[in-house]
Parts: sequence; C-alpha cells; structure tokens
Amino acid sequence: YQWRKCQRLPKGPTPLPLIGNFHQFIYYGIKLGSAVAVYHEFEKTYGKVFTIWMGPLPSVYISDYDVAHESHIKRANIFSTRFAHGTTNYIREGRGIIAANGDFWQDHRRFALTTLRNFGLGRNLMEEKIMEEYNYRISDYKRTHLKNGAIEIHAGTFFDLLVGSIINQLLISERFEQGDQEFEKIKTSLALSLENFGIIDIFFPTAILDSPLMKWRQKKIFEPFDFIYEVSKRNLTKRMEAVKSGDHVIEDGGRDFVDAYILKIQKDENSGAPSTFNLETMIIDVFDLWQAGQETTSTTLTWAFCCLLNHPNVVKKLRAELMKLTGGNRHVGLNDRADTPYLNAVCNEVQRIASILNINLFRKIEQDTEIAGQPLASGCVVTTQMSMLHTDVEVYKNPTEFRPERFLENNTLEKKLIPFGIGKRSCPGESLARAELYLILSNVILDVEIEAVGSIPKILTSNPFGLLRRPPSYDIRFKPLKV
Ligand code: HEM
Repeated sequence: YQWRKCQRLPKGPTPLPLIGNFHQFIYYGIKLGSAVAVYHEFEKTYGKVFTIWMGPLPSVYISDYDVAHESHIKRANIFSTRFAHGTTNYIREGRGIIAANGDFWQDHRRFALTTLRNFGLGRNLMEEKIMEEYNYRISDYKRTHLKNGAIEIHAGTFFDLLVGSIINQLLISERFEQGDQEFEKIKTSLALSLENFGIIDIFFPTAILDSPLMKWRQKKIFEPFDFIYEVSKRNLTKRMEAVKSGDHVIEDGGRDFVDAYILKIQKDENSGAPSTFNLETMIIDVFDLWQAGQETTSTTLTWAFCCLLNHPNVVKKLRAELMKLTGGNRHVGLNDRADTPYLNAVCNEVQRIASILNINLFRKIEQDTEIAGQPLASGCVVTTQMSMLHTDVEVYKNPTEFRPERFLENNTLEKKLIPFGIGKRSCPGESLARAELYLILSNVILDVEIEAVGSIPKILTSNPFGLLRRPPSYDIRFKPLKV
C-alpha cells in the first residue's frame, strides 16, 4: 500500500511501514540540530517539493515561492482545507477559525475579519489602540522597574503583557496588569506546553492524544488550552448575562469584538435563520483569536529586540532615519510607512530571521491532483514551509545573518517573504501584527537607548524542533536617550 501510494506523491526519503520517516528524521535531527536543517537536507536530494511520511500519513512540503503561489493562490479551491488533527483540534472540534472548514470556517473567518476591520484593523484607530497600550506599559514599568534612571525588564514578559493587552482590548476591552495571576498561569503553562509540543501533537488523532494512554503528557500539553478556554468561557458568559440583565448596554455596533458577536447572535436569532453564531462558538472564536494573536506577535517582537541588541549599527541607522522623519518631536505612525524604507527593511528582516513557525499549519488534499509536475494523491497533507523558504540560500545569501539591507538591495525579496502564510488560509491578523511590529519597534528605538542586561542573547532558538520557534529569554534595559 505504502509503495503504491509513494508512486502518486512527490519524491522523498523511503518510508518504513507504520513509522514512515521518523527514523530518518531523528537521525538527521541529532546530526544537524534543527527541524529546518533536516528539511533542507531532504530538499538537497529531492528538490523543493518533497514528501515526508509522518507515521502512516504522507505530508508534502513546499519550499519554493512560485510553487506555493501556483498551488495556494491559483488553485486555492484544492489547497484551502485545513488539516486539523491532534492538538490543533483539541477543544475546537472543527469550530473556530484555525481548525474549521467549509461554510463554518468561511462564515466565522469573514465575521472576524469584518469585525476587526470595523474596529480599526489597518486604520488609524488601530494605531491609537496600540500606542495607548505601549505608552501605558512603558509608564507602568517606569513606576515598578526603574533602576538608575533606566527600565530593566524581561523582554518576553514585557511583550507578552503589551501584545496580550492589545488583543484583549480589541476582543473584550480589558488590559492585563503586571502580576495578574491568570495571565501568569496562562503564560507559564503555555511555555511548558510549547516546550513539550512535538510532531505527534500535529499528526496523532485528537482522540488518541486525549485518551488515558497519553495521560502522562496531557497535563503539560493541554493545560494552557483548558485554562484559556475556561477563562474565555467565564468572561464571555458574564458579558452575555450582563447584556441580558441590562447592566451592559451595547451601543453603535458595540465597543469590542464580543459586543459585535453578541449583536450578531441576536440578529440571527431574530431572523430565525439557521446560524452557527452562539455563546459556545463565540468562546471558541475568541479562544482562537487570542491565542493566534498573542504568542505569535510577542515572540516576533522578542526576536526583533534580540536581533537589534546584536546589531547596534542597525539601531544607529534606524534611529537616524526616524529622527530625520520626526525631528524627535512626535511618535512614528502608520502613515509614515512610505517614508521609512530602512524601518520597513528591518521589520522584514526580523520576520525572516524569526520565522516563528518551524512547522507551518497543514492543509488536507481531498482529490488527486498535481503540484510542480509531480502527482499528489488524495489523503495527503501539504504545507508551504516558510521556515525553509526564509532560509533558502538561493534567495537569501547567508540566511542566518541579520542584515536588513538585503531588502533594500533587492526589491524582489519582499514578495517572497510570507511570514503570514499564503492563500485563503493565510493569517487574518496580518495587518494587526504588522502594525504592532512597526509601531512598537520604531517607537522604542525613537524613545530609548536599548542595552542587554548581562550578556547579549544569541540569535538562536531554545527549541529547534518545536512547533513555535521560540526566541531566547533575556532581560533588556531601556535607557533615556542621549541627545
Ligand atoms: C507576527 C504575528 C503573526 C504571525 C507570524 C502569524 C502567522 C500565521 C500563519 C503562518 C498562519 C497559518 C497560515 C496557513 O495556514 O498557511 C496563521 C493563521 C492564523 N492567524 Fe496568524 N500570525 C500572526 C498574528 C496573528 C494575529 C495578531 C491574529 C489575530 C488577530 C492571528 C490570527 C490567525 C488565525 C485566526 C489564523 C487561522 C486562519 C485560518 O485558518 O483561516 N494571527 N497566522
């Protein structure tokens, strides 16, 4: 069966029955030190589209931009079904946005995009919200973490609180404060989960991962998801009850995502039409948006400042551009984007170096087709592996080097940089994430001098085989700028 199936799939290392290519993966993993290095090793032999068998399931990896474009955009109808097995489907059970498919997915993704856009995603209102949280967080840390006139903070915690509060304000108009027990519990359990998260969590059916057989690892892996779900459920049920009792009045389309969702539930109920919008699906949608919007952006910002601490020359050039633009008299805004070529290049290079997903989310192929002249059998899963694309030596010379100038020297590179994925399932939070990265990075550099507390963190991930490529953990000092 396996041999026959291989004939209808792109070439790849020879799989064994049941275990597929796990043994080669482990061998090369030990030898080369990271999942991305293993993929590149296979790419050397089999080309930019190849198959790796994850146990009995064949998964096809694409590491070429043109092939990704051809499949995920031009033939989006075949390449847009999410493969949501394992932990991806835990709690969600085909609901929400990340793990849903078909009409449910389309309705909920469209609703999320429209609602977030109405609340200013990609517009000035978004900038106001991000800057308000940024200014609040800086003044709060000035109050609690000032040492010899400088703020000393753990970079990851600072960005977690800042980004977590931005998305929380959008969803439910609440900010997290330092020392918030719930937030700390989410973050510590999420960190533990991500450290233990492995390839089996993507490919094993949810029923097995959640069965007594796997009890020994469930607490580590599932705890944060259970907890985030419980917190969302409690807060959203409270809001729903407050609306019913008249304690919370929704005016002018509401002030946040949850208000807009409650209006949508009421509208659908009144119309009597069948609807998938209710309290339970609201909890899952919020659960998805919060998780997808918090860890990703915070991780990227932590990578950004790790890169900048290692490259004071880049900070100098960046600050010179921003000072020239603003005269040091105002903050940088989203309308400045056309006038900040160097800052734009820095943001691009940060996202390339960070490439936060070692393993991108998968799509499922439900009909026989072909890809780059190779057959693709129904039943396999496929993904564009951005972690490979962004480290392709043919596109990015010395890919491990942080050098924003490469984007200024070659304007075709930006098109090939796809940190938010490609096609219909690409990230709906892209404009929010881009705005956060642009505004926070530029305004920190404009406002303060940055310094590592202790030794400068190396630009190296702490978990080269995890799903999320986590940045190093480090403390940073924000010192008043010498004029
Ligand atoms: C730097 C920050 C971020 C990065 C790098 C990122 C990256 C990604 C990637 C690679 C995907 C998968 C695309 C695919 O299937 O090919 C994705 C999906 C998704 N992202 Fe993001 N993301 C970020 C921030 C956000 C934010 C801020 C939000 C929420 C406001 C968000 C919400 C989502 C959702 C809901 C999906 C699932 C989309 C679907 O299946 O239709 N992300 N993201």
